[in-house]
Parts: sequence; C-alpha cells; structure tokens
Amino acid sequence: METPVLRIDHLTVRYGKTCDYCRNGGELHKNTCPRCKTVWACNDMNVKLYEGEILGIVGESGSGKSTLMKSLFFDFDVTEGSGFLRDFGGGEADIFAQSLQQKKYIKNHLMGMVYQNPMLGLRMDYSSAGNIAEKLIAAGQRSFSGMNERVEELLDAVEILQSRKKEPPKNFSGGMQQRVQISKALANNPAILLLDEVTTGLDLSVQAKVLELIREIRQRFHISIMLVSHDLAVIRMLADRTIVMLDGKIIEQGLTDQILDDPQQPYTQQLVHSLL
Ligand SMILES: Nc1ncnc2c1ncn2[C@@H]1O[C@H](COP(=O)(O)OP(=O)(O)OP(=O)(O)O)[C@@H](O)[C@H]1O
Repeated sequence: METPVLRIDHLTVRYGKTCDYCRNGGELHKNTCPRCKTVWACNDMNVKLYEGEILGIVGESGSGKSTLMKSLFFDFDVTEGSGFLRDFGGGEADIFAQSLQQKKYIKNHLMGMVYQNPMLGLRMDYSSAGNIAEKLIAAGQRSFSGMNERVEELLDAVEILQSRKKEPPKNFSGGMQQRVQISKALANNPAILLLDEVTTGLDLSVQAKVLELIREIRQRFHISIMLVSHDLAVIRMLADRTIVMLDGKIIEQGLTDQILDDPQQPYTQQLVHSLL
C-alpha cells in the first residue's frame, strides 16, 4: 500500500468548553451541543492525502472545511487527533504535538497555504516580490540573486508580469492577488498545497484561469493538493478524490466521478442534483 503524504487521524476541533452530554456522544444540533452550545467544527475526521493527487473537500457553509485547512496550517490548535507527514519525523511524529518551532519548520518547508481571503495570506503593502521573498527567507534562502531568480520563475509560473513585481498586491485584481498567493505558497517547493476556496468571489472568466493554473501546477510540480470548495463544478474539474463534509463530519468519500455520478448519501444527492 502506498504511504500517504499526509494522514490525519480522528481530528476534532471544538469551540467551547463541552459538557458531559456532548462529551458522551449526546446528539448535536447540526454541529452544536444543544445544552452547552459548544461547536464541534471538525468531529472525528480521518483523511489521507496521496502523492500527486488533488483531494477535493466539499460541503455547505459551516460544515468545517476551513477549520480543517487552518488546523493543518497550525493557525490554531486542534482539540484532539493526530496528523502525520511522510516527510517529517519518518512519518511517525504527530505534527499537532510538535513545538511552535517545529510547526514553523513544517509550514515553511513542507506546506503552502492559499486562503480564500488574500489578506490572510499576503502583506498587501509589501511588493509582490517581497511577499514571495518572505517565504523564501523563512525557508532558509539567503542569496539575493538566488531569491530574485526564484521570484521571477514563480511569477512567470502564475503569469504575473515581471514589470509588476514591485507593486503591492493591494494594487492588483482579486484574481491576480490569488495568483501572487499561489506563487508565495509554492516558493519553498512544498510537498503539500492547501487551497481554501481560492476562486470564491472571483468572476467566472478569472475563476477559470485560476482553476487552469492549479491544474498546471499539479502537473508541473507533482505536488499533492487539498482543495476546499463549496462549488461542485470546481471539484468536478480538479479533484481526483472527494470528501463530502456535513456538520463537521465526513459523510461520504471516494473517487470524484463516483461521488458525482452515484452519490450515496441524501445530502450528497441533493448537492449533485442542485448542479444539474
Ligand atoms: N472562532 C470560532 N468560534 C466559534 N465557532 C467558530 C469559530 N470559527 C468557526 N466556528 C464555527 O465552526 C463551524 C465550521 O466553520 P468553518 O468556517 O470551518 O466552515 P466552512 O465549511 O469553512 O464554512 P464556509 O464555507 O462558510 O467558509 C461553523 O459552525 C462556525 O460557526
């Protein structure tokens, strides 16, 4: 059996203190405990990501997609569960149990993240080149000429003109900001790229360009991608396998074609039919 590049076991993220009722498996109202109001944003999730694949994660607003992605990028602490990277600690060290320094190492060397809101991933007042250089420096790059070369290569890859590299992202359109975010996320040659609703809010033609870019990046860099979207059309276009989330839980998963052509769960059937 192939070893996954990322494996997550029993991931749970809760907002709230919990009570005896929800801790002991009492029925939740959607993802919320009816007694103490604790939100179980991700609830006992098991996920595997394999080399070179795009794993789609789909679900309605509030189902826990962003919480999953942000937990993986250590934006906050998980409540329970463990995570393992093939390329870290021999694949046997729980990434969630690491020190801040080790988590920083993982973020800077092994992962890239693109947020739905570019303001979370970019410094809007720095130059675009400076944004990318920041990630390169964090990953240990020190040579100015080496950095400059890599910045140019990355901007070419996402089709941002070299003549605009000194401009700050705040001057750019939404689609261009996402492309700068993608180039920054790729700067350290990560094994894993996390993409959280990267085309939401963009107009359709720009959306199509960003989606095409993601497809090219996968082919060119042979990177493993986790792609969150509430839009099944995006998932259909890009994802090899898909996970369907509802109320913090995985309710269905499999090959994307299988999920879309023969959905088993009523919620997935509803999602698919709304596309037709
Ligand atoms: N800081 C927080 N405090 C309390 N509850 C939170 C917090 N952040 C998220 N939640 C709750 O966690 C649940 C999952 O939210 P999350 O943002 O992960 O969902 P999502 O599937 O990404 O939704 P969307 O598609 O709208 O971004 C929601 O019920 C949300 O209200």
